[in-house]
Amino acid sequence: MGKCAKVIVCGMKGVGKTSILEQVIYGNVHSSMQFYPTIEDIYVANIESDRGIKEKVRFYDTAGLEQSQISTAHGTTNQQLPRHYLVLADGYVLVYDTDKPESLDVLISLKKDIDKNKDKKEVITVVIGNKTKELDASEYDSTLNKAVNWCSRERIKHFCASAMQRTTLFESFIFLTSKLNPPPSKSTFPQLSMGKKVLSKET
Ligand SMILES: Nc1nc2c(ncn2[C@@H]2O[C@H](COP(=O)(O)OP(=O)(O)OP(=O)(O)O)[C@@H](O)[C@H]2O)c(=O)[nH]1
Repeated sequence: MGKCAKVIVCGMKGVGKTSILEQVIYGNVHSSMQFYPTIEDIYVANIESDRGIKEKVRFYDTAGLEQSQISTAHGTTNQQLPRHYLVLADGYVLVYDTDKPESLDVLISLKKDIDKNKDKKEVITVVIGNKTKELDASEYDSTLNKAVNWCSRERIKHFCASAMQRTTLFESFIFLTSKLNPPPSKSTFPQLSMGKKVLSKET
């Protein structure tokens, strides 16, 4: 059986996590649809990587986080995912709403918590800014700019998409799938020869 990478989809409440997953996997979401708040759902998708190989990915759609301000000793905010996700995650899709600056703040503290707890395991993270409203560039610019700058400092890839437009989601999910399934590295051992070795007899 092939490897199935596990990806946690998380972010603030109501930013469009379920809509994004339903849209990218089934393509059945439109703006008049209402989703109930998620407790937890699991989706298994076959996604073609940029090498043209279909890879299986298991997505965990998580309950949206409240925008809570928990003060720590260092005066920072602290967003916490249920701990079992941190153990099983091979990757994360962090979602914010470009129209809600506070949803980006939630991601910033969430990422700190993920980094603190990921141990030495390498995880692949992407950020999706969900454009829930068609705004003037200037209206969502500051949140979007802040997100892009934060992502470049954190060395994570930022994508701007809309849960209502399926094709805008493909790039992020193909990128994630490709990173989760890198090409096998070349062996450092010398190639084993299949030919017969002819030993010359010592005379
Ligand atoms: N117009 C528009 N509405 C959206 C978009 N994305 C999500 N919505 C709506 O926003 C509401 C919440 O979306 P969900 O996908 O349930 O958000 P969620 O992050 O999974 O929510 P929780 O599970 O409560 O955390 C739904 O009514 C969606 O139809 C979008 O890009 N455009």
